[in-house]
Amino acid sequence: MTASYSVLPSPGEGLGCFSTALIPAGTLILAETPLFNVREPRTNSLVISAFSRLSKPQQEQYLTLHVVDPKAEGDARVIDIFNSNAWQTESRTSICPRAARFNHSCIPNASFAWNSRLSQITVHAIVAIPANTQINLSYERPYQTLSARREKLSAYGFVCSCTACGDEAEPSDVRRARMVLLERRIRVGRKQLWRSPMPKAELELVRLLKEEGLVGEALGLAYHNAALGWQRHGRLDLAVRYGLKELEVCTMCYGTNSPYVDTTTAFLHQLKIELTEVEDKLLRSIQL
Ligand SMILES: C[S@@+](CC[C@H](N)C(=O)[O-])C[C@H]1O[C@@H](n2cnc3c(N)ncnc32)[C@H](O)[C@@H]1O
Repeated sequence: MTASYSVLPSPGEGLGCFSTALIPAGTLILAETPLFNVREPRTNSLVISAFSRLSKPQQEQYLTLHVVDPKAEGDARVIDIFNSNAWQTESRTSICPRAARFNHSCIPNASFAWNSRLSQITVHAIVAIPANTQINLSYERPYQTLSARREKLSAYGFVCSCTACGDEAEPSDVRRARMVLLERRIRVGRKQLWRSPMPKAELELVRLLKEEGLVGEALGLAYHNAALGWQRHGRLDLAVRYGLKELEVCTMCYGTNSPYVDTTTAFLHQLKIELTEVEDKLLRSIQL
């Protein structure tokens, strides 16, 4: 894999990752094995003891990472670096020194994932990223209003100035507040076992995510819920259509070798089998 980006200073953000050429959507930008990780729920002593087991050069590499409080020393510095650079990797939290150089945007152009098959983190482009453009990941869940995101991001010691937090803050916040509601409604609705009406909330969420420019993992999950909604409604043709869209987004975010893509492919396969069964039944009833 050739590196398609350089680590350069980014005004007001420390270092950041910038594309050196056009990166098409779905491109694997980085695959990295963690330097170390600790299980969750973690404690400071778990982090300190994992750090102490690293070799001297590895410790030196770790200590070059960004620190929120530059005055922090010794164990406090090790913890500060961990808290501002580590990524959640399923049941553990991992330090990946190269992935730790990506800055945040509430409308990211790349997606971070843990690939358990490779035991590596991956970063994929989720839109076409032009040359000389900063590659951003999202440190936070998308279904949060501006004030909620601001509070969470303050732990990293910065105030985000992406378009969702700046120029477009007002319409964005209206959309995100609605997304919070819809996501909750969908989660409750999924527990219903009976045949349900059209998946209106699921389709509205898909529309809002696209309007907001959130075309990664959250959109994949929204397509999944829309597929489930159409399945419960008895429209398997539409369920298959949304299942296909989910697979497209998942492949772009996680790569073809991800176990998540296997799960999505199996889900789509099941929907197609159900659709074929319904169509066969219909055909037989017409022929009788
Ligand atoms: C994981 S590090 C990212 C790389 C870091 N900029 C560096 O120089 O190594 C996280 C830190 O980067 C900075 N950062 C990340 N995203 C930012 C943003 N959108 N605006 C300002 N600072 C940001 C914050 O200081 C944050 O604590």
